[in-house]
Amino acid sequence: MADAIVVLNAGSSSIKYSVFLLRGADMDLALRGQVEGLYTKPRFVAKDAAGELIAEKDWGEGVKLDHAGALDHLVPFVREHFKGDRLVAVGHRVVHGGMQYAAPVRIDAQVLQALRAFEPLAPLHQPHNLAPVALLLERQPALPQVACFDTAFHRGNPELAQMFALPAQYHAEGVRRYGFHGLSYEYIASVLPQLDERLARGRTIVLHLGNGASMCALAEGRSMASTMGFTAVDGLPMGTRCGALDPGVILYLMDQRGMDARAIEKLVYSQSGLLGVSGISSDMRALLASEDARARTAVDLYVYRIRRELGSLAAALGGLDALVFTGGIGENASLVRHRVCEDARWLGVELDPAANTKGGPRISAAGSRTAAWVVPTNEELMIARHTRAIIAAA
Ligand SMILES: Nc1ncnc2c1ncn2[C@@H]1O[C@H](COP(=O)(O)OP(=O)(O)O)[C@@H](O)[C@H]1O
Ligand SMILES: CC(=O)OP(=O)(O)O
Ligand SMILES: [Mg+2]
Repeated sequence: MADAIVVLNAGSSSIKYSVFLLRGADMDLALRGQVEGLYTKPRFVAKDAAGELIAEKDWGEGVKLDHAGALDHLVPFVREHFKGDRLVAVGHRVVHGGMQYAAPVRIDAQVLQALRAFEPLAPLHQPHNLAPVALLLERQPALPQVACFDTAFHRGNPELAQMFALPAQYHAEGVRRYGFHGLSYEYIASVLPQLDERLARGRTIVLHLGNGASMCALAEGRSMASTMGFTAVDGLPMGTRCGALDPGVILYLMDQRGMDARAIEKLVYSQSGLLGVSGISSDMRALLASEDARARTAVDLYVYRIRRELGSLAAALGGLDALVFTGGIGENASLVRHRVCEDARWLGVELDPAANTKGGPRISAAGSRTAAWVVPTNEELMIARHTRAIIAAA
C-alpha cells in the first residue's frame, strides 16, 4: 500500500489527470490520461505506468461533452483503479493566481473564495479548475488539496515585461501582464539540462501550442516574457480565442454594434481564433486535413502570428539559442513546426525535415546556429511535485 497523489489539469479543451504513488523520495506514475476534444469530438484515454492503453472511449463528432461531463466519466474510472493505495492529496492546476498567489498553496475555504474572484479573468479555465476543488472540499474537507498556478512561473518577469502603458494606479491594483502555461514552461525548464546544457543555460523560446497557445522567453531557465497578458485571451490566435486585439476593436463593438461585455467575451474567447477565421473547426487536426481555403487562411494566420511573436521574444532576450515546441499542436503537428522553423531561418534555425517528421526530439540540423527541439510537456508531474512539497512542509 502506497500513498498516492491525484492530479487534475483542466485545460480549455481537455481534462488531463494523473495518479502518482509516493515511494520514498521517488514519485512513480501509476495512471494517466485525459478526456480531450471537449465541445468538439470528445475522446477518453487512460494509460498505465508503462504507457500502455488500458481504456478508451469515443463520443463521436458533434457530441458537446463539457468539463462537468468529462469529470463524471473520469472520477469513477480513477476511483475504480485505486487498488488499496491511500489518497494523501489532490493537486490542481489553477490558471489564474493574480497578484496574491505567486507560489503553490494549500486550499481552504478562504483560498477557494479568493481564487473564485479570478473566474472572470479566465472564463474558459478557472471555473473548471475550481469546480472539483469545491466538491472535494465539501465531501472530504480533511483531504489536502493544493492549487498550482499557471501565472506563478512568470511572476519574476522584469517589471517592464509585466507593465501595460496605462496610468500607474491600474498596475498597482493588479492590471498587469501575468502570463500563463507556467506549469508547462516550468516543467520544460526543468528537463532542459538533461537534453542539452546550452539549451538550459541559454536564451530559449518555448512554444506551448495547444488549444490555448502561448510562447515564453527563457533565460537560463527563468521566464523573462511571454505572449499572454492579464488574461489567457492575449497573444497568439488559439483554437477559439482571438489573441492580441487592438482595444479600439472592443470600443467599436460596444459603440457601433451595441455589444455588451458578455457578448464580447463570447466573441473573443469562444468564437474567434482558428474556429472564427476558418468557420470550420477549432481543432488543428481538422484544419490540416481540410482542403478548404478558409482552413488554409486560419493556419496561415496562426503561423504568421507565431513568426511575429518569435521576433518580439527574441528581441526581449537579445538573441536566441533554441526553440522548443510543446503542447498538443507543438508535439504533434509536424507541418506547423516545419513552417515555424522555416520562418525562423533568419534567427539561425536550420530544420532537419526528416527529424521533424519523426517528431524529434531534436529537429534542427547538425550545425544549426539555433537549435530546435520537440519536448512533450508534463504539467501533471509539475503539479505533483509542488503538491508533494506543500504537504511535506505542512
Ligand atoms: N496529431 C495532431 N496534429 C495536429 N494537431 C493536434 C494533434 N493532436 C492534437 N492536436 C491539437 O492539440 C490541441 C489540444 O492541445 P492540448 O495541449 O491537449 O489542449 P489543451 O489546451 O486543452 O490543454 C487540439 O485542439 C488539436 O488541435
Ligand atoms: C492557459 C491556457 O490557455 O490553457 P490551455 O491551453 O490548457 O487551455
Ligand atoms: Mg493545456
